[in-house]
Amino acid sequence: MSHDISDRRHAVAEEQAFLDLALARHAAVLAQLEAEIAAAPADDVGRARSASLRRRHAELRHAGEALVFGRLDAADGKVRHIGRIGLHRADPGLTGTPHDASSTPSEDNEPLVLDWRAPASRPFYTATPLHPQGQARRRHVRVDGPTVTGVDDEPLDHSHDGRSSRAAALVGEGALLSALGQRRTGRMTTAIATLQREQDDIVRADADGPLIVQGGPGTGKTVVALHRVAYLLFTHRRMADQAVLVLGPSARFLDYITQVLPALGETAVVSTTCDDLVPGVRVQREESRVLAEIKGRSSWQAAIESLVAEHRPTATDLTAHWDGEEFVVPAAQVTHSLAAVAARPYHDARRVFSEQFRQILTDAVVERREAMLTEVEEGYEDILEKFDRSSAAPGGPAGGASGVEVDGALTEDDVEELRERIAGSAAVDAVLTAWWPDLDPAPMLRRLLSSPQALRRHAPHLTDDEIALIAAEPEGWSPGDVPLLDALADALGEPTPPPAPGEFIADRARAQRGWVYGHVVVDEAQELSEMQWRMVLRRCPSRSVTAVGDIDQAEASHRHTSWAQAVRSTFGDRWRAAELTICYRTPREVMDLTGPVLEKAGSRNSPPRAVRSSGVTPWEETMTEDEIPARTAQLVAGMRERWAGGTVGVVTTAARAGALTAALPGVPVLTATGAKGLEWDATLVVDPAGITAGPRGWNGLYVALTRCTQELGQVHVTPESSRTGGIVSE
Ligand SMILES: Nc1ncnc2c1ncn2[C@@H]1O[C@H](COP(=O)(O)OP(=O)(O)OP(=O)(O)O)[C@@H](O)[C@H]1O
Repeated sequence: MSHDISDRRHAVAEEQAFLDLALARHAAVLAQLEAEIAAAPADDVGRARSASLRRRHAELRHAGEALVFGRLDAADGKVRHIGRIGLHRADPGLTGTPHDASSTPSEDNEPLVLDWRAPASRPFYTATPLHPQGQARRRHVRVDGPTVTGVDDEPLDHSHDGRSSRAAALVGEGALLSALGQRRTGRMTTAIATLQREQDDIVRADADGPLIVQGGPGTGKTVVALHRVAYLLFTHRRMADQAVLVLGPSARFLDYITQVLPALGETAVVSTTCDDLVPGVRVQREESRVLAEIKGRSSWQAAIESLVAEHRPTATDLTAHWDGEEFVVPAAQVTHSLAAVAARPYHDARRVFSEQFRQILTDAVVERREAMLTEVEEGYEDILEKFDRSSAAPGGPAGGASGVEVDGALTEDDVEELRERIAGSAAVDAVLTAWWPDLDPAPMLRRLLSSPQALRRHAPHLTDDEIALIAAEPEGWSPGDVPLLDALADALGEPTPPPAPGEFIADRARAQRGWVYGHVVVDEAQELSEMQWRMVLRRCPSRSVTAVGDIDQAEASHRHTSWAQAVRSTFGDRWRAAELTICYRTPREVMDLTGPVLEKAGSRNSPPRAVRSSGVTPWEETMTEDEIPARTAQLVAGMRERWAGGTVGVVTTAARAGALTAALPGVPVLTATGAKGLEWDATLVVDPAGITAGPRGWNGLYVALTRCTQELGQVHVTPESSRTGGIVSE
């Protein structure tokens, strides 16, 4: 035992010495970057360089939190330290870069700290005693600021083959369980030190097509998705240049994950919800489930295309006036030009047609001018001829006009000037606009949705009842309208190229509806409607998409119960599946309750296997309606006391949320939908029967029950004044 303690002390001292070295190097690199930023010239090149240095500075500053968190001792004796960011021993390049990631460092250029995303770091996440990958030991280094507080060692050599199957399934069990047992702060933190094998496989998977990750509650889907973003941005320069889009289920969820990517040093990321994805469009009201389902169907794509097709102009003679003369471009020529732009979006086609039209007009004006000049010239030559003849007569003037050639052509400069005048002509523009107007998607969609006739014409998939429901909707956009607006804006195309403000790529991407991202991550992907999936695809035509979700937590109004159904209209069968099987959040005591709930939800899956137990037995209490406000306040107060320094949340029905929020000041009271993706140390579920009464209610209850990391309480509501149960255990 004492031998163990002295070994441990020695290990801590050893890691402290290394951390001191890494911190000193970190400070030196930061200072060097600061000097370079200060010295950067104020011209354009200097500003661009300084922006890139500032980004690296910010990335490095964030890395201070997890400068070193692990160590691998190879079987050949080589020692490598792993950290949030690569750090070289001496000057070249100062920090690890994506370029470094793909090349194995040479002996003499071995980095001081290896970036966790570099290929050489991989065994830290994947080596096992059965497959040690050339490693003899994995060490997790626990650090508090500049101080090493402990180490967890895992031998990976064959002498430890006989370890328990659970331990063999987990990587760095001690460090993992310690991280999972921490109080929750209301903000997700990074998990780079304790990513598990099945998670790491997904983080580093190829990004060249859609990857759909199924995982039960608490299996680390969000963790995996966010670490994957950091990994992809590090590994593929292209993604950093195009930015990555992260779509989450709610603003509250985005707030919850807000610090993970900056803590991983990433700035080329836009995080938003489907509702907020289209710049300039705000959701102003909710909609019924029925309407949400109707508007989510992929058949709207055809309806939108039909609507736009109806607005395209039909060929006709086009008449323009130039310098007081009338020019007619005949319908046959217009037909020809229209056919050439038929495949382009509406505004794009208009722009190209307009250029062609102006060219045709220029040619016509030139032709007529030249014809006129020729006429004038011929008349002039007649006169000259007559004049020549008369002057050739004895006594006529000396010399003659014969031999003077006027060829009736305009000079190139004349034609160019004419072309420019026609290009900038408001009168010509007016002719085009009257026939092919610019269209604004918002009023156009509003007109479609409020007109039963138009709906019947363009959306033949809708029944009369469905049309009546849509047409009776009030003003203001609802969530289901946003993908329709996006589809319409896309089919129309941008009338003029949008501006691109902002220093960072993410600012520019966020401001442009038509931005094409390098990769898109969708969290809680089971909730997306087919039309929302199309919004995703429009932003990533390369289909480099990672979607994480739990089909068993689906509450949305669509009727999908499998991923194949959910993404068929988007990806067909061209997507890869991956699975996460271990629940890190919810303790075993709670997960044991969820099997029957899942069954009632109609799922054939089993809940994921909980990795830990909290030692707290879930409890329930029954009370009358009148007792709810005061008694739940007492129960929540008890929970807050038990989990002091942590968080407590309440999940209930939409109908009860308002009154409970008033009764529980300072406590988040959410519906199951609102609680998606979130977690607290302790959760109180109020009125589980009420939650299950709604459509997909059992899925909702499954979400509600799985939000806690430690303690679960349930409050049942009874109409009688009889009350049973109580706190069973703490
Ligand atoms: N490898 C890990 N190391 C440390 N913590 C982890 C790890 N994996 C998951 N966790 C923690 O487990 C909890 C659940 O993770 P996460 O929210 O990513 O799960 P999820 O699958 O998205 O859950 P849900 O479906 O309920 O939204 C979080 O607190 C997360 O930090």
